[in-house]
Amino acid sequence: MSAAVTSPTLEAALAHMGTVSPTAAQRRAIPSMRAGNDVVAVAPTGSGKTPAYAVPLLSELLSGSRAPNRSAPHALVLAPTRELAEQQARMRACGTLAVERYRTGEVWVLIAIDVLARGLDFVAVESVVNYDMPISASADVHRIGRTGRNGRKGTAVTLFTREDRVLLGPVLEVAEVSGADVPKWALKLKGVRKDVVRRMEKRPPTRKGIGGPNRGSIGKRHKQEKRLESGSRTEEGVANRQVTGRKEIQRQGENRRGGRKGVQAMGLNVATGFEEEEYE
Ligand SMILES: Nc1ncnc2c1ncn2[C@@H]1O[C@H](COP(=O)(O)OP(=O)(O)OP(=O)(O)O)[C@@H](O)[C@H]1O
Repeated sequence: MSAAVTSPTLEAALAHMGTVSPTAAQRRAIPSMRAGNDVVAVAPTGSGKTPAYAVPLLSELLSGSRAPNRSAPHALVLAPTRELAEQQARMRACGTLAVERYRTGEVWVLIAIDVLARGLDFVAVESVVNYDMPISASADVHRIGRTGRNGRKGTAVTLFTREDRVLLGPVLEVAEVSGADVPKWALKLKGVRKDVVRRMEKRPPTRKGIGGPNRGSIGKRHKQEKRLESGSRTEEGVANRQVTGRKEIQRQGENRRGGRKGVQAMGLNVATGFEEEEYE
């Protein structure tokens, strides 16, 4: 990384972030940008594209070589979607209380909606649970891409009910494209009709609260929390205890750097706990 960084300030900042050697995306993008080329980096989520752009940009700015007019803008950074831009502003404005509690380890589960999830970058997230089905392959990639970041391993669990079967296609497609072992019967479900998706976007299936069967009395809930605290803190455990009656697709693996474009690569796809004939 240091070969591409001309400023000691930037080098110190990168070292502080734990950056030792560049990722594959950075190895290719940084020298090319430093040479003055326009670069479009296409690489899996979590593979370090942000510094691939930011490092050469900041190097250039810090070198002072392009500052004839100090009051003029020197760089323009566009957020990918209006929602993401808004949510980032909102997150900053709110002091990111929940996120901060998660970051510091005070809480160990963070519940996020699509728009929020996309901006989250915690390298150590071990698992992502799709409590509700993602509406598209791209939404799935953005969600499950919160784990397995920067070459680490991660697990993605997708919970679904019979009503969700029309939305299984995109999830299975992501799993298959990334080399996971998708059961044959499930491949038949791949096609998703656009009108059905649109209908489900407008009227998603009604769900019980995330507390599921434990919403009853406070006493019961308290007991369940105690059980979670004392028992295994595995994500499957949480999923099984809190959300009964849901089936799940579980995927494990690592985000292989330089893997298939834009897809979180997963080594294994295990469909557990559901009866195949129900979905045939
Ligand atoms: N060279 C590096 N060494 C160590 N960690 C790195 C390096 N580059 C990036 N990271 C870390 O890896 C994580 C993922 O990087 P980043 O957010 O840039 O990925 P991305 O490709 O932009 O992901 P997305 O497509 O999801 O936005 C971040 O926490 C980042 O700080």
